[in-house]
Amino acid sequence: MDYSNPPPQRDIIRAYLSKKGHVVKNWKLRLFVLKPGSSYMEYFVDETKEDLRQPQGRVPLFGARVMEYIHTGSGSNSNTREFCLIVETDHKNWIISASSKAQQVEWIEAIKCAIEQAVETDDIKMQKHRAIEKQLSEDNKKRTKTPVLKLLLLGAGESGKSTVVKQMKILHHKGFSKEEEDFYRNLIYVNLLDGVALLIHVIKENNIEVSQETESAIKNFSSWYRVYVEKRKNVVKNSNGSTSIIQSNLQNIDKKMTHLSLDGSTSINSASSAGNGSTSNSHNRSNSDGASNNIFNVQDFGLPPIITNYISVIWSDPVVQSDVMLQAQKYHINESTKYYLNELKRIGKPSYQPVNLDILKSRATTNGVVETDFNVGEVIFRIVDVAGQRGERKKWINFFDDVTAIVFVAAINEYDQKLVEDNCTNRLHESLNLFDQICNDSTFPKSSIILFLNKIDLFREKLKRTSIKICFPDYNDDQSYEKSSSFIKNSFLSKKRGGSNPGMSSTGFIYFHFTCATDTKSFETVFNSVRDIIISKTLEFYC
Ligand SMILES: Nc1nc2c(ncn2[C@@H]2O[C@H](COP(=O)(O)OP(=O)(O)OP(=O)(O)O)[C@@H](O)[C@H]2O)c(=O)[nH]1
Ligand SMILES: [Mg+2]
Repeated sequence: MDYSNPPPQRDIIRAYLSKKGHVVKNWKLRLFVLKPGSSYMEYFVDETKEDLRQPQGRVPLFGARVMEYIHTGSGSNSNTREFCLIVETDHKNWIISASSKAQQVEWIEAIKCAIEQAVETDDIKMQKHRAIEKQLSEDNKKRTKTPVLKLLLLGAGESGKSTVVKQMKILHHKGFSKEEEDFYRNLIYVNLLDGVALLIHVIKENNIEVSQETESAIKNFSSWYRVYVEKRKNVVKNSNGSTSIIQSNLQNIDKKMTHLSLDGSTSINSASSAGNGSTSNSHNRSNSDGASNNIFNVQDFGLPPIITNYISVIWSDPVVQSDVMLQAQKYHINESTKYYLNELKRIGKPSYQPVNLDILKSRATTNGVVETDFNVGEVIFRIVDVAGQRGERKKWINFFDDVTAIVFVAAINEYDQKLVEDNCTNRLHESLNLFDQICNDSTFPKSSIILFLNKIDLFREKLKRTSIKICFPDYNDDQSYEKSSSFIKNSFLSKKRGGSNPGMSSTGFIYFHFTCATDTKSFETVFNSVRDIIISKTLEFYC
């Protein structure tokens, strides 16, 4: 029977039908009444109650579904019922049994018709509202059994906040699901390919001389990359959910590369760019058959071996690893590019699955706010991860309620880098100013602050060539890690005004740790100490 096109309902229909109880699962005969234009189907104990307008119940029809239902019975109530239908709403189902096939069909058709015309009445809204409230109160009851400690991760963009959340997943959430791994594999390809494109941009813009072999690999990679980026944009436009994180990074890449002439002749953003750049272009759009299209579909088919080969040639050039890489910092290259390039052999394999470290190194700007609960022993740590870039900070205020502690993440290796947002402010100065605001501004929560002086691995590396004097002209000590890191730590702690001791605020304390958020072992030690401090402070407060 085809119920897809029910005839329009004209008359009121009424009949005694059996309804299965919601609490006691027995069958009761009820007088069902369906009026044209009504958003409800009502049922009464009998005609007298109908006359008195005292329905036993109402079935809301807005957004409901109706279909035939096979009732086989179960347990003590094993009676099979014939000619059943079911009306499903978001909150409740009604199982009804007719007395014949014809009656079953008639009611299904009539209810379908009424559903199509039903509107969302205030009653229905109220019903939904009550259901949501009930759910919330049940959730709350569950939550109150386990204390929740809310940690708010704050800090400038790219300081490492989301990496902290990834570490929590590894340590307290059984790691990453298959779905997450697939998402990160694609993100890693994006990070790697955009990193190579940026290196090429640096070479071209600064007229850096590279070997003949590198030059040729650059040409071939560039002509492929142009088409790949265009196709990637389309894929991202058509998708949603987690892929949108990649989209936002892609927009950043676009901004950086608006004037990028990968092979010195064509912009990657120009609509006509694909396929007309270099004479050696063997990957242009005219190759539109399925097999050659796969070469651009990195998400599904992985890195094409020929492209891996070009990248490998480019990366093997000593000038690229030294001069180009150093210059690339000015262009805001993702710090993990070097790591991915060194792992190219593994990442380039068709069977590539990311390991935890690959995922920790991946980079995607956080959009909005992400809240995640982690069960840690007897308590739940609710970690709130926010987007750190300037334009996003006004949203932070929405998450200040019930904050147990603020974890402020500062990337201390950024002392010689400029902000992505304006390409002029020193990143470490920006971080210090933000920290100052958080410690002293009354609009921020009055809770303890845990300061993560992060990216110490990159900090150590950078100190070998650049002193922190570039950021702090008053600094007159040597370039040792101990002295330099201690100076930066004190610069942060001294930002707190009004407390007699630096590091101690009038309302809470500032605890600090030097961290490398991509190192799981060291992060575990740091987090355990943070956990102990937070729990003991919280107990102190309640006891
Ligand atoms: N080498 C190294 N890389 C790190 C460290 N911490 C974070 N990173 C990398 O830095 C990049 C940025 O880290 P994220 O965690 O995305 O930064 P974020 O603070 O969440 O940035 P926004 O979401 O833009 O505010 C990623 O590629 C991380 O892998 C660290 O201690 N050492
Ligand atoms: Mg983030």
